[in-house]
Amino acid sequence: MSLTPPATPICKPVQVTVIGAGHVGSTLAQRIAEKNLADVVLLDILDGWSQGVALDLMEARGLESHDRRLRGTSDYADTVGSDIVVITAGFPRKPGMSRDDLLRMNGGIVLQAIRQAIAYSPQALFIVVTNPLDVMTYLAWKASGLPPERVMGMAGILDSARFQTFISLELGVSTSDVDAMVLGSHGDLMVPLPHYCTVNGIPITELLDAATIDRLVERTRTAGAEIVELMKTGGAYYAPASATCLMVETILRNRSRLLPVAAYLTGQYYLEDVYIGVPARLGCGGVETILELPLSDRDLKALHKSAEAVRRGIQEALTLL
Ligand SMILES: NC(=O)C1=CN([C@@H]2O[C@H](COP(=O)(O)OP(=O)(O)OC[C@H]3O[C@@H](n4cnc5c(N)ncnc54)[C@H](O)[C@@H]3O)[C@@H](O)[C@H]2O)C=CC1
Ligand SMILES: O=C([O-])CC(=O)C(=O)O
Repeated sequence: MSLTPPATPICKPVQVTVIGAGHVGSTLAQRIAEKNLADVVLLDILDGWSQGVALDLMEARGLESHDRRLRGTSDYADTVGSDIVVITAGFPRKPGMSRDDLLRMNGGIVLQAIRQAIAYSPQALFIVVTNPLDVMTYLAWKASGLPPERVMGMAGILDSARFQTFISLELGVSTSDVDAMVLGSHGDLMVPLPHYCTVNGIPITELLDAATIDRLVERTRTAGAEIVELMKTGGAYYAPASATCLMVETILRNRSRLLPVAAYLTGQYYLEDVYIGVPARLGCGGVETILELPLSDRDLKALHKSAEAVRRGIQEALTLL
């Protein structure tokens, strides 16, 4: 009796391509496979590296109880037919740098990645992770020619998860009792919204004094830099990979979750032709709806200030097209 794998797969498994097999990309590949969400193609320009990472993750399949296939490559032809493409390729910042300092070096990488990936996966949804996030997402969308609901950026889920963590630590309550919301750009001008943060339905403004909330807001704004300063040669990747994986899972399972994502605005919050973090319903069609929360004048002004900074970055990034 012989049992060998079929030469061509009998059905097409769900496939996610992760471009950039560095810290964020390889951790994301691990999360996707171990949550049994999809097969993964890991692509990196470093020949051999992504193949090694994929093989290492495959060898843990039995131990982690999944049968997902992971493949490493440096050839875009191997990504053909992907359902979702995640772009994590690019340089992370070093201590003392802002995310915007990465614009020129990462812009070219993101352009190359989206152009090549789309040629092999024209039906895919695209999630951008590379920094500076909002500007890179706009650039990827512009180069793609796709409807904006199919190109989105990951940042708000991460920023909100950080705020959630800091609130739960401050109050000594379970993180799962805390809901937190952060909008705006993924930078120093992000807009944490304490009025929309609750502990089992109780607004945090009832539980913490203003000075404490201000301190947690400030820590959230600088949370990425806090880790960069500690790690010295790169940035956070475990929580970023978890946040990106949540977007992948929400799309693949068509869960229609309301999550903060970098989405293209067409007049919402009095902003247009810009990508920025807003609450959006995510499903198998990508960004299905953008929710317009009532914001105080102060928060709306902060969101506009955040968008102005993204727009300046977009002007510079468009020169790379
Ligand atoms: N949006 C967010 O919330 C977050 C964004 N980031 C950003 O994600 C990016 C990746 O971060 P890490 O994984 O920590 O960096 P890393 O340096 O560990 O990995 C980057 C990988 O990209 C690869 N790469 C470079 N050029 C490429 C190209 N043209 N094609 C394919 N692969 C290429 C490199 O070989 C490397 O393996 C950075 O820009 C970082 O700032 C990181 C964390 C959170
Ligand atoms: O801070 C960085 O450079 C990486 C990042 O975006 C984050 O961790 O929020």
